[in-house]
Amino acid sequence: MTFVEGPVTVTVPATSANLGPGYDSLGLALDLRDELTGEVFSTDAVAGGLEVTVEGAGEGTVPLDESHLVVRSMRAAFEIIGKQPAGLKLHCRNQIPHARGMGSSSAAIVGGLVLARALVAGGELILDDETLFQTAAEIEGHPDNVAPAFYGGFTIAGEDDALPTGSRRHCFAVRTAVDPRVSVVVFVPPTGVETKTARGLLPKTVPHSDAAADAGRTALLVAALSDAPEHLHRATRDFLHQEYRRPAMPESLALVDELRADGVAAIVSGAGPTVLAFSNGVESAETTKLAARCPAGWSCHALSVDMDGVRIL
Ligand SMILES: Nc1ncnc2c1ncn2[C@@H]1O[C@H](COP(=O)(O)OP(=O)(O)O)[C@@H](O)[C@H]1O
Ligand SMILES: N[C@@H](CCOP(=O)(O)O)C(=O)O
Repeated sequence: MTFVEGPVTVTVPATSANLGPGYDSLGLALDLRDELTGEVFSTDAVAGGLEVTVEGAGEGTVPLDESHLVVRSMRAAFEIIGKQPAGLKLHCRNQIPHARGMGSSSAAIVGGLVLARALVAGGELILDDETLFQTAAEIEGHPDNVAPAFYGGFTIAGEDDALPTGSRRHCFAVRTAVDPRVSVVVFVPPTGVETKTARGLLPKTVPHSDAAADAGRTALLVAALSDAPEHLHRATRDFLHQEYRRPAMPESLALVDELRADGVAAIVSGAGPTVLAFSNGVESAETTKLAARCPAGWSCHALSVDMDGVRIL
């Protein structure tokens, strides 16, 4: 196997998981992207073998060594392909805010895997799309963000039933239709909550009645997003995670409550604390009205659905 010469750049979208009732299952790619540029060297041209630079989100906070999430993901891809480069340079231009529930970690993982694969001549013959998706889900721990980050659009993902002892867990992802009228407004609070912390707030079991109600809304949400957005408010009612997470993000849940009381299909994006409200076009009057409800100190973005997923530039 041989590495390609010169830098390669990939761009990978933000994602919003759960979308209300679709906990650990539904995900939507959003038109806000990180850009990763990598270059490999077969000699000791890079001091210490690794040079990482970051601008934008995570600048000054993420580590710049082997523990950097993009680097870890690139190493995993090189491992599968069969060879680590002697030297690696990585530059990240990040727009996706970290620990806000907009899939920054999945973007880092999917972007890193795809970048490493693109840095190897014929890399996709060894690390095919299916293996890459499984590897991404394995690193992230749940497949609902990595699926839309990789495939784009609206995805339904999950984990197959346990395989015989010794087998690795196996995830699935299906991309499904999303109505072109659908856009979103995200309200991003100034401080984050790590996904790990927000997952730690969930109970081991939930009442059967909640599970049944949630299943109905999830099914309705797939239909609403595909071609019946008039049902989005009813379809985004969650019974499995948002309320349990309220103590870690009370302002976010208060905003969700206010928006929903006014008929807006609002949810906690991913594990929070960003709030996502569905709208009908980034330039629409509805979007302008929603953006005006951004709390002081928060940032607000009107975003369309990204249909491309990760791309090599
Ligand atoms: N582009 C990135 N580069 C390096 N590390 C990242 C990147 N994106 C995310 N991370 C790591 O993942 C953490 C956030 O992941 P997580 O808690 O899952 O939140 P979310 O994915 O919702 O933004 C960050 O604090 C950082 O440690
Ligand atoms: N299903 C996960 C989604 C986490 O998304 P993130 O963008 O917050 O990492 C969960 O709800 O924990």
